[in-house]
Amino acid sequence: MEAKLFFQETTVVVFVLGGPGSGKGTHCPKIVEHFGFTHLCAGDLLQAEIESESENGTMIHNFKKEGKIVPSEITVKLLQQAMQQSDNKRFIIDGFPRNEENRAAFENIVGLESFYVNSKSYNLLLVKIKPEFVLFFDCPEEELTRRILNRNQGRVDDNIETIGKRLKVYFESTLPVINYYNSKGKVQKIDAQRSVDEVFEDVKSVFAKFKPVARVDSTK
Ligand SMILES: Nc1ncnc2c1ncn2[C@@H]1O[C@H](COP(=O)(O)OP(=O)(O)OP(=O)(O)O)[C@@H](O)[C@H]1O
Ligand SMILES: Nc1ccn([C@@H]2O[C@H](COP(=O)(O)O)[C@@H](O)[C@H]2O)c(=O)n1
Repeated sequence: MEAKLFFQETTVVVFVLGGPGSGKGTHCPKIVEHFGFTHLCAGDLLQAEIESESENGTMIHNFKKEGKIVPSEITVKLLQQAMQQSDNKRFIIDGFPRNEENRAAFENIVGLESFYVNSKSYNLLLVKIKPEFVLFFDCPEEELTRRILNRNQGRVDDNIETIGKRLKVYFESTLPVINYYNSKGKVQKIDAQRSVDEVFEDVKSVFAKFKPVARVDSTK
């Protein structure tokens, strides 16, 4: 019976892309709250590797300081582990895929997932995961720079020198990925230059097909 339920549930992945400072990290927690997705932020997973002083930590730190994209095998492995550890089947993957290599590496994953029947664990070979759609926060360069310089969270890459490098990587490597998904009709573009509330109204419309999560009214 449990196995039957498992087969009925399919993994939904939404990629969240946009320039550095476009509002991905601001809006993902709101999507989690309203639509019950699990938020996986590639940048945060990489930062956790730095902080846990894992074998790749120093290398990742150096890539981040230079605004460069970390080799895909590392990032995809972290995402895959996080997905496998989650009970949820709905994921928003924030800040990924940042380049063609990221995209190809993720789309080549053949998910080996576990399920349980009578407390016994079985592995099931899944088909390759394709994103449901790509949520794209579109924001002009001057606004991105202004927001990052005001962010003030002590990030090693939030300085004028690294911002220039990150923007270059964004325009040269990430926009082509967005264009690729656009050519497949998978991009939901949001004008991210407006206020957070206005932007989130549009985000909500894009996610409307996913049943909203019941929310407790704390004022009652
Ligand atoms: N619509 C908005 N209007 C004004 N400020 C915003 C808006 N959205 C986000 N911000 C602010 O801009 C800064 C960057 O936002 P956020 O961290 O969400 O961007 P991001 O896309 O996740 O960036 P990164 O890719 O660098 O992690 C934050 O300080 C955030 O509060
Ligand atoms: N797919 C990714 C995502 C991020 N990085 C590295 O982390 C830095 C910060 O990412 P944010 O999403 O928080 O802006 C980014 O500049 C890269 O160095 C990555 O390599 N691959």
